[in-house]
Amino acid sequence: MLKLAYLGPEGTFAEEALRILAPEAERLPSANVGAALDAARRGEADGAVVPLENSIEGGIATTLDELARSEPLLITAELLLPVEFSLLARPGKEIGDIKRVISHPAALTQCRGYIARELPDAVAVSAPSTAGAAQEVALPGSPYDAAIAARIAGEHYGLVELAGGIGDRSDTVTRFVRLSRPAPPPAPTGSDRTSLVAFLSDDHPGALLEMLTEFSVRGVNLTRIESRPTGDGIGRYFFHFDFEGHIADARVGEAVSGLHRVCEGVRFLGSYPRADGLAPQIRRGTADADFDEASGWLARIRGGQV
Ligand SMILES: O=C(O)C(=O)Cc1ccccc1
Repeated sequence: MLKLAYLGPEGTFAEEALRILAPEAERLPSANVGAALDAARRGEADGAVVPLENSIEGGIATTLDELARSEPLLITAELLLPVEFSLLARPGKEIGDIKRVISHPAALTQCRGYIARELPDAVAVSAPSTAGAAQEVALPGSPYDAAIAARIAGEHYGLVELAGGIGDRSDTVTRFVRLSRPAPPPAPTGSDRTSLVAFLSDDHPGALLEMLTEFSVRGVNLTRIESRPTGDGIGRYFFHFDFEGHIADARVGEAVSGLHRVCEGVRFLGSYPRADGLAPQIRRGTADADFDEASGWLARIRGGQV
């Protein structure tokens, strides 16, 4: 039976994402994003489901850095999950009692306005996951008074909901990805996204523009670009790119090989169906047929047919 690791414990948004992405899979909860990915790498699970970015805070740094630096894994699917946060405490507590609140950093950021307004004196502490925070608060003698997590996590760990819908925006969406060990990507669907990480060869004027040009001249539309520090000092960065299309598409393949030529290194992170089902607008001269026709023409002129 297919087994997938996820950011646990039970009751995380990652679990909700996994249940939608692979309802039939056996679920292996992991203590944090790194542990879920390691379970997939080591073969304890067939893959993993982890959050990649959300619509307020942007990229989930641990996921982005793990995918860029640790043993390679491939993204095979994505899911956009609307998330809603609740303030959860042990029975008997009231909002006025909350002095220490705990949650995943992405949840704390997305509830920043609520915390500032309703819990101005509370200290906010990070946990590896929202449900992990709820589990911690439920422990007798826990130093934390409340957790921010999904309502269902509160039900699971015997907490009461002091407030619901406490996110600063009601339309927050988190993008989750399913990963597997390296393998050929899923077949193109016509509505696909490709992800990769590119490392600069050296720091020089226009280095980022050189990378962007590889996409631009082939009509490849970017959907996300994010810089992350390499860890080698202030001012040293690598870049995450998401873009429309599949590695099997000529324009995408050409852009990715172009990047490989101008960068120190490129790590392919996968081509997979887009959750929103949108199809790319193919610009004039960048369809597969155009690339085929052009390489046929080049072969002919090289063969002397001018
Ligand atoms: O901690 C969780 O439940 C997660 O799945 C990570 C997360 C945290 C906050 C918003 C979306 C996802």
